[in-house]
Amino acid sequence: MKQEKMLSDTLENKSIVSSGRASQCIDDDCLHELQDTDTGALSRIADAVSSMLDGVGEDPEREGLVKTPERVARSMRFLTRGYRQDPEEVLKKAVFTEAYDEMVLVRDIDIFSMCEHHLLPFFGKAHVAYIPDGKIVGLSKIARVVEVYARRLQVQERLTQQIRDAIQNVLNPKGVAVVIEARHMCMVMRGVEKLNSITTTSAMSGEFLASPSTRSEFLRLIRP
Ligand SMILES: Nc1nc2c(ncn2[C@@H]2O[C@H](COP(=O)(O)OP(=O)(O)OP(=O)(O)O)[C@@H](O)[C@H]2O)c(=O)[nH]1
Ligand SMILES: [Zn+2]
Repeated sequence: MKQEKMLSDTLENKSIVSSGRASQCIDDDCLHELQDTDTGALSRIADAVSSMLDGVGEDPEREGLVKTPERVARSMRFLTRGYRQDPEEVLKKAVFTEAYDEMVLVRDIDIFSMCEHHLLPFFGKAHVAYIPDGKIVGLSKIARVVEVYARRLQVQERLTQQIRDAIQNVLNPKGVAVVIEARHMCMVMRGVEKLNSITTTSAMSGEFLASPSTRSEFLRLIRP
């Protein structure tokens, strides 16, 4: 298959050293995308992109577009790399026993995701809080778990709940609260074309549901 041949040529030209699933590339700026060695998946996406270029009335063979299917394939696999990561495993890497039992809040976590309806980006901020019950988690792991779920095809509501559920399952804390504020490009650059609309979703558990004062404290802390 043509795209498959192009992909394997690229892998050779970029000095990829393959060792099992992971590979190393000498070019730092392309490291993330080129670490993906699933040439079958890459070539299926690339073939679809060629058809898409044809479908929009372009010539997939013209100079500027010749490598586009391969670039889009790598980009798309990068933007959906969360399917190949286990969020609960990510969290479990840094769980510590600690008596702290007040709210822990990581706010303003940047998110970039893609809506499953139009494959267009939505992006914004996530705010994640929990109240420990004997166990805390490394702070970066909260941002990482957000990242794992965001890097899939999503609806904002599910993304919000999945983050809550992963933290709840792994830490079993007294409560978890997640708020996401995002702009959906499918509502901005097409469709209803509302440039300034922002969607807010929330998912809570435990004390954040049971105690209005805990919920208010959280909402006050995430106010801009
Ligand atoms: N609930 C929810 N809807 C979303 C999200 N992302 C995109 N959508 C919506 O998904 C819906 C799909 O509606 P359809 O009528 O099937 O698609 P469409 O004809 O492209 O709709 P328009 O965007 O209104 O032009 C649209 O209303 C989008 O705004 C999301 O994260 N959550
Ligand atoms: Zn959409």
